[in-house]
Amino acid sequence: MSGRTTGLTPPDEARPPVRHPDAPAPGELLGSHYDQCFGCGAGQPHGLHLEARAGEGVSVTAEFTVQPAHQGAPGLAHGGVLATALDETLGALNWVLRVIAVTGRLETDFLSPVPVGTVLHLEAEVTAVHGRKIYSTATGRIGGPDGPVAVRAQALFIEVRVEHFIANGRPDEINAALADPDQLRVARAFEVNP
Ligand SMILES: CCCCCCCCCCCCCCCC(=O)SCCNC(=O)CCNC(=O)[C@H](O)C(C)(C)COP(=O)(O)OP(=O)(O)OC[C@H]1O[C@@H](n2cnc3c(N)ncnc32)[C@H](O)[C@@H]1OP(=O)(O)O
Repeated sequence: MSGRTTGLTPPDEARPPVRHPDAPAPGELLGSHYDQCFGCGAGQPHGLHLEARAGEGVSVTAEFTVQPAHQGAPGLAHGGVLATALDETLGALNWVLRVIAVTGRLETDFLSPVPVGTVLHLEAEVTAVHGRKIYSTATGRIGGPDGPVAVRAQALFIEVRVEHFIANGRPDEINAALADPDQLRVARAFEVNP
């Protein structure tokens, strides 16, 4: 690792993000990057089941409904769950850039409580790219897509290769993923050659 900084401000040499020419069209449902993902996996019974769509430029939108299982205080969403929803939405930007990137740093502001049953309307966009570093922001609104911002985040994602998962993931799940044609299709959508 060279000269790590905890800053979320892009350096002067950073460039604007570029939407990949083969990115899904604005409005298109992105689907899940992994069926068992806690954020977006349809096969994950304990998960958030967040659904994201491509936006204009290098952006995405998503919706997540707070369930009783997501409580921290009585009737209110747990802050960690809301941070997960922001993280997952930011991760969905991978589809628009067509890279695989993981969260390096995530800074979250909680502006107002989010009751159970609320639909959280999320938006995320990449603001700058510098080498493997992807700078991004996200908001979560309540009461509708134009409602007040309840949570927001700034993030730094770091581009990785598929070897990152193969080297670090538990072998059972990695081998199952490598044997799954749907999972390989997703990896190809990120322009990865596993
Ligand atoms: C077979 C299966 C197929 C599967 C195909 C599909 C999979 C599709 C998965 C998508 C998933 C998304 C899901 C949601 C988002 C998560 O939840 S991702 C999960 C949570 N995140 C993690 O687990 C990441 C854990 N951390 C790491 O593995 C390593 O620290 C990283 C992030 C890969 C970086 O390590 P590294 O590659 O050795 O890079 P390193 O040289 O340390 O850093 C590179 C640069 O970033 C900077 N940097 C790194 N970390 C930080 C930091 N925390 N703060 C500030 N700067 C930092 C460094 O300073 C350096 O800057 P420069 O010197 O280049 O200016």
